[in-house]
Amino acid sequence: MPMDYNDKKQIDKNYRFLQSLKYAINGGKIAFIEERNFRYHCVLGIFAVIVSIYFKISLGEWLWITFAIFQVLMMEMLNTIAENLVDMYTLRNYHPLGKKVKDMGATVVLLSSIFAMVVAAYIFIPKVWPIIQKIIS
Ligand SMILES: Nc1ncnc2c1ncn2[C@@H]1O[C@H](COP(=O)(O)OP(=O)(O)OP(=O)(O)O)[C@@H](O)[C@H]1O
Repeated sequence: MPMDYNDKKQIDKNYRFLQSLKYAINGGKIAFIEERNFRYHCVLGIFAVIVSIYFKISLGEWLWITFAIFQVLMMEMLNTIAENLVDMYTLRNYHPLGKKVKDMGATVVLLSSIFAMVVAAYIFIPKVWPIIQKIIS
């Protein structure tokens, strides 16, 4: 299992903020290294930020785009957590509930991606459409 087991094997509470932050960053690193979809969504998020800067979107539009990007990453992370819990519990053997959990986790990511695409369409189609019209006329 590709995972960092070099860390000291702590199972008690984190009492310092910096310690909690270190583990939170580590979780993100693991998701980025091990989960292809998480990496895709990071790249798409960066692309959305670049396009937003290019079109000089308004503050309100920035709030929607930021929300759309972060909710996709959070749902992707929750899906990964559910997948890992199923694998840990089933030891990668078939279980009907494991199938339910994994398939529903995938649905959560799909719904959050659709939401992000709708937000992007609302914001960018009116900005891109005049450019396309200019090109074809
Ligand atoms: N332990 C299990 N028991 C039953 N069905 C499983 C189990 N593990 C996986 N499956 C089924 O196989 C599908 C693919 O499993 P997998 O763990 O590769 O999920 P995935 O969503 O493709 O993962 P990733 O997001 O990492 O690509 C699941 O959606 C589920 O239908």
